[in-house]
Amino acid sequence: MIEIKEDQIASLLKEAIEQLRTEDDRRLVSFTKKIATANPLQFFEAAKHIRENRAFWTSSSQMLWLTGVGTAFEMGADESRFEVIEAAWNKILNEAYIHNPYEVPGTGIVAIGGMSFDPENTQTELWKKFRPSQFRIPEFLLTKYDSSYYLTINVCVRKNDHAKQLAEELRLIEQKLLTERALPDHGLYIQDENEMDSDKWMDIVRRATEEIRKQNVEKIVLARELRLTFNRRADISPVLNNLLKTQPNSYIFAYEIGDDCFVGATPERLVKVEKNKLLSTCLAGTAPRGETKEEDMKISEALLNDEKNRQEHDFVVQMIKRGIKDYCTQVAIPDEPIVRPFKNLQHLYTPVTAQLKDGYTILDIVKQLHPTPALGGSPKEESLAFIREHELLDRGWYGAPIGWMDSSNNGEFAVAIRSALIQKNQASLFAGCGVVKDSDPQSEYEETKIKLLPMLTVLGG
Ligand SMILES: C=C(O[C@H]1C=CC=C(C(=O)O)[C@@H]1O)C(=O)O
Repeated sequence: MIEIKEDQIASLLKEAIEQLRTEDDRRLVSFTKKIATANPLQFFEAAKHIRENRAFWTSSSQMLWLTGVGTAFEMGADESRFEVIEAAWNKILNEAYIHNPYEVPGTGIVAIGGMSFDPENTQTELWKKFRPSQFRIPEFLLTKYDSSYYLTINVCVRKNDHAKQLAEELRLIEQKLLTERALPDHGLYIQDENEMDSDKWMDIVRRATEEIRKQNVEKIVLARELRLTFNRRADISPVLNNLLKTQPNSYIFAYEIGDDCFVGATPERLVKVEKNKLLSTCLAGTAPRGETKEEDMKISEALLNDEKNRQEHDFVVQMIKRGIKDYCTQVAIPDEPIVRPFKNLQHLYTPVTAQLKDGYTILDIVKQLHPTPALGGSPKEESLAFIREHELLDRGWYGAPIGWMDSSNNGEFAVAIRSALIQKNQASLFAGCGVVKDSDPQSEYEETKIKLLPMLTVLGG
């Protein structure tokens, strides 16, 4: 393993710059080093006044933490989004200069990003900064994997760049980012709340059950938005800190674009690929937590035996099974779900394991799986058509895949639920629920209320 030394960074940059022919040419140079320690959240906070566009991710097991700062390279797509991103990603990886002596997932060139729930739905002002698909390779990436820390610096060099000067600038920023600092106080309280009239929303649920009874569609997931106004501009790092403290076993994420930041604590993995081993999760079917251990157990047992919830869950299991079968070998799915408790709710849960066949990428699987019936419905096209026509909501990136991928075809995407789009002193929170033929609109409304809680609580609610 060859560690990179400070003076070698300038030579590496120089070598890359000298290869460029025209002033329009650019090339990504990436070097990774192991560092003693760094706090991912403090790194995120330190970046606030240095670079725009921060990103934060921790897996539900907290095995991997990523903090991305700035943008070395951006990939975006409005149409054919999987194909366009895959082509741009391959081009970057083919041309880049990479110095990464570690074979650790989430180090080196890592693209962090996400996409909108439904590119065919009309995009409103609310989500105007978030493209149908967008990924960034951060300029500075802190990776915590298990108990080791790595810093990757990615620079997009141009012909007229001065290698020594660039290396010195990077060194100074690195120093600032790694300086320990206290997180700011939260200090948020809610001044105003706005949401669609509950009766109107329950009417949409009723219409969905009618549509299902007509047998055109089996399950439709309907969501709603809660708009909050705060006493002050919301700082993102204390929100993340509170989510880390209050939402164990969840993916905590943030993706910032200018003044907007999409933040969440989702329990739902879409897919993880590590060294070709694939993991996916079916999570659908919901019940509240009990006040006592006994009550909790009782509710959990009832959930496991509830026909409506089992049906909602099974749509997801069957779809994931179909979605991955041509891309994987050794697919293993238990026959029965288990109940997985989270802070505010419990869900039916079925894990899926498989081996990804050579030649396929994590994006191929995301394309196959999104949206699963946990967020869209079943059948897919019919449920999406209903959502587009009746939901009256721009879901934006809510309910869609969010995650990362590295140059060794490792990566992980979660489904961005239990989330909020924070915009200075305002935020939109989203929550949805699976509607099947016997769904009761009032109970579905209550369920979305509980699903809003994780974000509401950390935002001063
Ligand atoms: C759509 C959401 O949850 C999904 C994930 C788990 C359980 C669900 C349910 O039981 O309805 C939903 O399908 C949400 O939290 O906004």
